[in-house]
Amino acid sequence: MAVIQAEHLAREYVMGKNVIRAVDDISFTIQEGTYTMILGASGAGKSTVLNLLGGMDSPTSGSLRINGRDIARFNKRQLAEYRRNSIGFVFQFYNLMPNLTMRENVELASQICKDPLDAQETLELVGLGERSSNFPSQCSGGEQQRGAIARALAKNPAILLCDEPTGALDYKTGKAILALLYDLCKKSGKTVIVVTHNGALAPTADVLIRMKSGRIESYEENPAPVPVQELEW
Ligand SMILES: Nc1ncnc2c1ncn2[C@@H]1O[C@H](COP(=O)(O)OP(=O)(O)OP(=O)(O)O)[C@@H](O)[C@H]1O
Repeated sequence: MAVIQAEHLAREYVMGKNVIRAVDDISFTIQEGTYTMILGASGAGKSTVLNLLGGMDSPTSGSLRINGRDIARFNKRQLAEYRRNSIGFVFQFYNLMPNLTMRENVELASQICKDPLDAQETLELVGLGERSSNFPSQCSGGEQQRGAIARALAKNPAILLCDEPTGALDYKTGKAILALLYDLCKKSGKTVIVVTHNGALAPTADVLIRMKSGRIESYEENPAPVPVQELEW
C-alpha cells in the first residue's frame, strides 16, 4: 500500500525579488514499510521535502497524500494533529531535553499522542534499557541518538523521518544507528525515510531518491539492499 503519494509537489520561497524553488514539481510514491533514502548535495531540497512530509511546512502547490489524505490541504489544527500522531522525527543533534532522563524524554513525546508505545519497552527495543534513568549528558552521542529514536518511535507513528541522523556521530556509531533504523523499519513495518548527503549509503536503501536543485534526479528501487554494516567508505 502506498503510504506517501506526492504529485507535482512544489515549495517556493520568495526572497525579495527572487523566487527560490526549493522543491520544484516533484512526484513520487513510497510504499508502506520501505526504507527510503533521500540523497543530494547541500541545497538540493532534501530538508524541505522532509519538512513537507512532516507537516512542518506546507507546499506552494501540488498534493501530498499520506495514507490517502492530502495534507497539503490541511489547516493548522489538522497539521498539528498529523505531526503529533502520524510522524516521528529524528534530527542530527538529537534535541533531547537535558533536564529529563532518557525515559522521561520518551514519555514526554508519548504522552501527547493517541496510541503510544510503552516508554521503557521502546528504550529496550533500541538497546537503551539500561540507560533509561540517565540524563542525556551522561550518555554518549550514539546513546543519545538511540534515545531520540526511541522518543520518535514511542509515538507509534506511521512514518519515521530522519534528517542526517548520523551527522554528529563517528563512523562506527553512525553505522550502528543506521543499522538500527533499518532493523526497526523491517521489524515494525514502519516507513522510514532517511535524508543524507552521504552517497556511500546509496546501496543500503530499499528506495533511493536522488535530488538535485529541487528536482528528483532519479528514483531507484533496490530489491536487495546491502546491510550498512557490510559497507566501508
Ligand atoms: N525558509 C527558507 N527561506 C528561503 N529559502 C529557503 C528556506 N528553506 C530552504 N531554502 C532554500 O531552498 C533550497 C533547498 O534547501 P534545503 O534546506 O531543503 O536543502 P538541503 O538539500 O536539505 O540542504 P542541506 O543538506 O544543506 O541541509 C536552498 O537553496 C535553501 O537556501
